[in-house]
Amino acid sequence: MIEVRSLHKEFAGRSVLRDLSFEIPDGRITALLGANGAGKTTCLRIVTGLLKADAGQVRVGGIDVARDPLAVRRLLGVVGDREGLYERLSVEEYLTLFAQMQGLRGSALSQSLDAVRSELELDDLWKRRTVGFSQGERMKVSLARALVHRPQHLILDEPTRGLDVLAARLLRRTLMRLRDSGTTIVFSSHVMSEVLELSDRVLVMADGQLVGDDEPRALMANSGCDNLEDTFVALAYGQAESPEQEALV
Ligand SMILES: Nc1ncnc2c1ncn2[C@@H]1O[C@H](COP(=O)(O)OP(=O)(O)OP(=O)(O)O)[C@@H](O)[C@H]1O
Repeated sequence: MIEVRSLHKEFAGRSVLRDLSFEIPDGRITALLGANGAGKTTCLRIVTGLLKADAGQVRVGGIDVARDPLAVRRLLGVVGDREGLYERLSVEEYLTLFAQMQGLRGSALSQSLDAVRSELELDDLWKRRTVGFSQGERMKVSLARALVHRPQHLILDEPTRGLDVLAARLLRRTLMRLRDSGTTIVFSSHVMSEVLELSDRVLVMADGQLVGDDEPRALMANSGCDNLEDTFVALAYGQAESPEQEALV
């Protein structure tokens, strides 16, 4: 489980996260939605320990991220907003390096590498250096890096950006298989069809705050909309616009 409690974050005196709290339950896929600039990436960076919150607490598998970021890193697989590849290394060398950093050695190491190679269909890329890789190829390798140590929790920031139809389908199937085997998954997205297909729960952020948290169909029913896009627009933009509208009255 991932627990986020009362997070606050400012950049240059501007509040980007404001008293943000939610839980990501185990063995479920949770989607994190919000307009551009709502604070999704900032929130995910704090959860992964890449950024410090000004106030509040994050626990991953019961461990406080601020107190023991390295222990939390072992429980997490992360696909960030940048792929973070090392272009001089081949896919095999790159994944071996990250698997070793997670403590894998010997037969456990080779089994893990074989598993991600076949799961993510990396045979054709395996011996190639990642320099010049297409967006979809980069994303696949980034996902393989996140999965190579079989983490309990997987965090993905817009994972299907730039993927073609088959690559996006492979990613969705991989996430569903991982969820079915008990992995806790949270991903951010702007693609409502994929959110509806994948997610058991949806969190909606607006202006650094949580404005929706429910199963997708319950969110739609509660907002009186018959599709997720209208529901999202009502929650994310309705909430963000109201203070300005009030000010105009
Ligand atoms: N390092 C930083 N310095 C200053 N401002 C930042 C920094 N990182 C993020 N911000 C600002 O914080 C706000 C939230 O950004 P964030 O990237 O978390 O949004 P997001 O919901 O992920 O947006 P998108 O959907 O566009 O990726 C934005 O206004 C952004 O400009």
